[in-house]
Order: sequence, then structure tokens, then C-alpha cells
Amino acid sequence: MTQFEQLRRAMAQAGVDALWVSDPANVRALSGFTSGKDGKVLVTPQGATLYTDARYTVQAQEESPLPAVIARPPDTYRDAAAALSGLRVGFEADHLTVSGLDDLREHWADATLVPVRGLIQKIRAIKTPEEIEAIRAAQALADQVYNEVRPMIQAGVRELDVALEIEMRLRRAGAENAFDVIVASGPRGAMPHGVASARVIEDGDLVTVDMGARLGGYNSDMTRTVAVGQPSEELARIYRAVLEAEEAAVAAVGPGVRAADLDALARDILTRHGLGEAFAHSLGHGVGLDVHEAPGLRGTSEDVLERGMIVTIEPGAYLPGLGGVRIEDLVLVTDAGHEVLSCAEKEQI
Ligand SMILES: CSCC[C@H](N)C(=O)N[C@@H](C)C(=O)N[C@@H](C)C(=O)O
Repeated sequence: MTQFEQLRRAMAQAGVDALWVSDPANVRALSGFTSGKDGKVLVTPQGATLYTDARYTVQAQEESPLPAVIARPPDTYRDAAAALSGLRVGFEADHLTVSGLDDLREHWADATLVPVRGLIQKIRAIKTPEEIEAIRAAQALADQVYNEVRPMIQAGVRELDVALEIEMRLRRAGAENAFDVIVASGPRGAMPHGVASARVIEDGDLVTVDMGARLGGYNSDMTRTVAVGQPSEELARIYRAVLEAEEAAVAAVGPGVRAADLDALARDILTRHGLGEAFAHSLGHGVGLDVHEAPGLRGTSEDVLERGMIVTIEPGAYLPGLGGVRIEDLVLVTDAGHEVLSCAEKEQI
């Protein structure tokens, strides 16, 4: 089934005749159009149209097979109105702003506007072979850059210099940074998203490095925690507990596995080590055009893993005043179980 056939089926299940797509990653998935600045897709019973403005006329022609209407709001809405009269039109409730919804209400008064959630994200969760190769390439580059930069993580070096080196090497290789590089050393390791600061790494620190490459629009995501010198026995114990949880969860990845069960598996291991409360986030998430996308690997998730999904497995433990550990792999769900796409070494501490 093509992506549009899957989408039309999902739209029918959601009870909408048409769909106004405003989330840039969803616009890209449906149209190929890569500008996140001004791109929308309108899916109607007759077909699909890309809307963007005159700054992107050439780009739209080059990137998208969809017919394009070049206009700015409110002309955009006026153009679409005729095709939508009397229809139930879905909009992306997780993305459209309140003022954006006001605009749709004003210009599409003859349509019934219906909030929908996750229709395209659900389709995007299962990657095509081309998408898998794109994410594999992004991760391979991230592995290479991590391996090149790993030797500089030493006492006396600032976190932000480590991050800058990673960012520069990714950019030089033609990629972007998927997100602000996290380099959290010593007590800063207690912040799961401690983006690199001016702190100077010290002997005995654990240092958490979380980085991703965005290559050809597709992201990777990986975390390693490394020791500088000899960390305390308490930090080493936490590291080993997180590694045990991470390896157990990775080993359990396969088609048919419930995301909530995977989260529980890792959480139970950390709880046995007295670190359940310190595991302050979900086990993982899907990765693709967005760094965080479906499926969600958390306790409340109803998602079930399927072949072709690419997810992170990233348990962590964060202890204010002491430090923290996160270990994250990027994992492809296969018929046989799984393939770990991230190859950078996980150290024994
Ligand atoms: C700001 S992007 C950071 C990416 C990072 N690798 C990451 O995914 N961190 C996780 C701890 C995270 O943010 N997980 C989310 C899905 C959560 O638990 O809500």
C-alpha cells in the first residue's frame, strides 16, 4: 500500500474527508518538500496539493511531485476553501496553533474542522527501506565523529569544546546536528538534557555525550557515558546498573513486543538497583524525520513494535549533586528481532 493509500484509510477511520497537514515533518513525508518555513499539504478526496510561498517556487518544483499552489495566507486559505465546502476537514491538533485554527475557521466556514492526532506519524513509524538506509548513514556518520572526538574527553577540557568539535565534524561531513549536543560532566550529568556548558571536565567525572546527525533530512540519536580517570565506586555502580538495563532492553527488542513492556523491563532492573526513581524519562522513542517520533517507548504507550521501526533504547539514572548516566542505542526492528545501528563502543566502567 502506498503512503497515500495508508493515509486515506487512516483518514476514513478518523472520520475526515480531507486533511490539512501543517507539521513540517509530515509535509515532507507526503510531498518531499523540505522547507520547514512555509509548507502545507491539503489532502482532499480528489488528490493532494502543496501550498508554499514564492520564496520556495523553484524548491517546490524540484522537490515535490505534488501540484503546488504558490500563495501566502489568507490567499492560501481562500484557494483551498472551494475544495473543502461541506467536508469534514482534519487538522493536526498537535501542531496547529490557536491562531492558525482561528484562520481556518474564518476562511473555511462551510467545512467542519476536526482535530486529528498522529495519523501521519503512525505511518511514518514504519520506515521504508530507503529511510532505513538514510538513518543508517546518519548513525554511521555519528559513530565516526564520536570515535574521532572521544580521545579529547579528558580532564581540563571544557564541555563546550567537545560539543563544538562534534558539531564542526558533522557539518564538515555535510550533515547537521540533530539537536544541541549534550555534554554533561560530573554533577551536571544529573541533568538528562544538560547541553554543553563552559564547565571544565575533571578527573573522576562521568561524562554523558548525547548526539545525533541529520543527514538528508533523517536523524540519528545515540548516547554514551564515559569515565575520565577513576570515578567513585558509587558512580561505577550506577553506570553498570544502567548498562545492564540498556543491554537487557536492547536484547528484548523485536516485532510484537509492547513498548510499555520494554520500558517496564528496563525500569524494573534499575528499580532492583535502587535507581527506579532516578530514571527520570521514558525508555526511548522512534527516530526518523523528527528526533522524537512514534512509537513512544514509555509506560503509558499502547504502541507495539513492528518490523521497520527504528527506536532508541536509552535508560538513564540522574542523581542531583552526584551526577548521572545515560546509555542509548539506535535499534532497527527486524523480522528476526533487531539490529543495533549505533556501533560506538560502550565502555566497561
Ligand atoms: C532535545 S532532543 C534530545 C534527544 C535525546 N537523545 C533524547 O531523546 N533524550 C531523551 C531522554 C528524551 O528526551 N526522551 C523523551 C522522549 C521523553 O522521555 O519524554
